[in-house]
Amino acid sequence: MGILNTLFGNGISAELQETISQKLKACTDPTSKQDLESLKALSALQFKKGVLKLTVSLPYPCKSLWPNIEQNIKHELSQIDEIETIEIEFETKIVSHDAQKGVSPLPNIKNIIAIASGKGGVGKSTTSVNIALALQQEGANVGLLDADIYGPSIPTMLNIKEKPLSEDGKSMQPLPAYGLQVMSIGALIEEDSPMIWRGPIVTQTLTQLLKETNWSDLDYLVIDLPPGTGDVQLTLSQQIPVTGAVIVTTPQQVSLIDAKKGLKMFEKVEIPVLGIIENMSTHICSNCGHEEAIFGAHGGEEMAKQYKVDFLGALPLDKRIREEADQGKPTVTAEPSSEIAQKYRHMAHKISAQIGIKKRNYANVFPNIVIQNN
Ligand SMILES: Nc1ncnc2c1ncn2[C@@H]1O[C@H](COP(=O)(O)OP(=O)(O)OP(=O)(O)O)[C@@H](O)[C@H]1O
Repeated sequence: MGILNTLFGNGISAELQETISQKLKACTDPTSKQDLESLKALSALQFKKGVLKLTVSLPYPCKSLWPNIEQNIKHELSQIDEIETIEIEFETKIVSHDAQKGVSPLPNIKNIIAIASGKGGVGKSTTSVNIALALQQEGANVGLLDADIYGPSIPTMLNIKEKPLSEDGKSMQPLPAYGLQVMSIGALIEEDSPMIWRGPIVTQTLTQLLKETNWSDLDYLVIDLPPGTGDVQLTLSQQIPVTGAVIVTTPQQVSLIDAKKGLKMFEKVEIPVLGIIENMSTHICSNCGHEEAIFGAHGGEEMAKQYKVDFLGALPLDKRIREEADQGKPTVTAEPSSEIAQKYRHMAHKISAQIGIKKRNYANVFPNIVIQNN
């Protein structure tokens, strides 16, 4: 009967346990498609005088999916005669998962998601910001690091005007924006000053930004990487404990060629690619509503198939995405119930659910054991 067996209190017959267990097998998580028992998402189960109490702890943030899951569980369990009332509580339980071999996890950051693109200007920063906001809205504690050192645009997109404070002169407080903890090289320099840096300095600065920011108990840190697949990205990928990478591309060939190089780079450094996002997939005319694939159709989707990674979804080329990012209030926050925000949330679910079912990392759970020979 599996894990359910250990969750039941006393006074419940073996047959009823078996019936409940069978019914719960039909209740799946809509993102990972795994049943809740296999997902180890059932953390408390009690049955007393016709009342069944159940706690569902999901390993990824998905508050907007809870009503559907609840309805599904109630539908299944209400078919059992002995059960008169069903009480369900939900919680989000995000733990740290394995990063690439040989790189230790950072304190206060459970999981790092790197967002990369081969080419510049494909919408990587816009996607990073909206995905980070979607993860946060869905119940996670999220940080965002703008590592796009040559064109830091995240302070503009999140309307961050102030500079980070340092209480001890050594480390910096992250900047708050719509519930996110944010750090960006853009918050440290003047908006119009050019960044003419060489590789080693860039890498050093980024590692510093990451390690000297006082992140507070992050479930996810989303890193908006600089575009390209050069030495900088490679070094970063080897020094920072990345749980998984997401590749943003537009559907046209010139962008896809570089996106493929990015994917290969992550494979080389053993960072799992969580999937591909196709941005500016089609253009919908704001006058007549006509949809046109100006950059070609399904390029990202086909690339995902070719490399056997998840296709996380497609976003249209839509004026609102640009306008809202420029105004410092990205779409997920500006229009949370819009179809576009829903697409970003769906991508955030897919990314975080994949992380949620990965192998757990126990490095920050167990204390260091030191054997002293006195
Ligand atoms: N789906 C979209 N629809 C409309 N505009 C978009 C979309 N995605 C991004 N943009 C706009 O395209 C421009 C470039 O986007 P963004 O800065 O996110 O790209 P990037 O890949 O991070 O660029 P860089 O390589 O310079 O860092 C921005 O003005 C942004 O608002």
